[in-house]
Amino acid sequence: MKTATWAVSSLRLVLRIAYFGPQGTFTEQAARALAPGADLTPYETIRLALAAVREGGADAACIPIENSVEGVVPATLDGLSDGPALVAVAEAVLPIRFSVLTRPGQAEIRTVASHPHALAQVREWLEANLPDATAVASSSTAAAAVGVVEGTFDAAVSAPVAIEHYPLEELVTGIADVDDAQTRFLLVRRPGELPAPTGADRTSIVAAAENRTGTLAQLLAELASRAINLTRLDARPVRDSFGEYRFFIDFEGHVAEPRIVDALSALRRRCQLRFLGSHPRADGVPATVEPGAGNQDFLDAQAWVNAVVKGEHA
Ligand SMILES: O=C(O)C(=O)C[C@]1(C(=O)O)C=C[C@@H](O)C=C1
Repeated sequence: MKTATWAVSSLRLVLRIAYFGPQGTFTEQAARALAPGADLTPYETIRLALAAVREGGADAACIPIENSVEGVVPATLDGLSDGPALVAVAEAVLPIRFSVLTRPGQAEIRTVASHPHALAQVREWLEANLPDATAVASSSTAAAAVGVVEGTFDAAVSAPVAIEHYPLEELVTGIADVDDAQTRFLLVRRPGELPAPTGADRTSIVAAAENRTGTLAQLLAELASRAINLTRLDARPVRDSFGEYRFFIDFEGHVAEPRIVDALSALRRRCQLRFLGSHPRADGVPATVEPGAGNQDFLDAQAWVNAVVKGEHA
């Protein structure tokens, strides 16, 4: 897992990280892994954690972006595409398994609460083991635990670490409908110096294209024709015009690489873009580069064109 190397250039000795809380969320664990020793402050929603960074109350925010079972976290996509720009500078991927927490001595479980992404990852377990309990959505897995402490719910599907923060009992731990489930988290901050390219990076953009036949295919073709491998593609409604979408595109590579510069310039000519960052991948998987589509190929091609322009070549 890569820690936040950009942080060393900060003048402040201790980084202030806002995270999607309260205490005991998976996101808190990701924040600790990404910024060891940082000063962590929980926020009840992803939107509030991002606002803390935008308003200068925090240096960075740690938020969940996607889960291998349930997909993207819509609040994160909307929070990054609306409002002043923020860029991701680091990511962490955590394995996800849950505990079911209850009040000590709780006999009957009629309600079981959690974040919708967590409920979706234990649906089969709940059907098999707590078939009479009603599943209730809470703002996070740890907020569900708080709700159990307060008597609002009878049980919470939480991160196993939540037991360290709340006076609850573990009914079961290590549950997950899908083995090897994982969630990816981002550390985002206000735009500034980018993390250096490593050869195993991810670049993220939001593309707002005109609603015309073939627009999305044309955008993707700009990446495909440069042999740039996509790692995620999601659409979210623009919200004020029914049937119109923004596309969230993640791909291999770093904006400081010539092949990515070439692709982004081509995309920028076709649509409105928001840059969401280039940062090292948590899994360290190097970018796939096809023959003829490497950075040196782009530099050589540019040098040849420049020479032609100067009359040095024909
Ligand atoms: O509620 C939490 O503990 C979170 O950190 C959020 C979140 C998510 O948004 O997917 C993170 C990991 C798990 O997949 C379930 C919930």
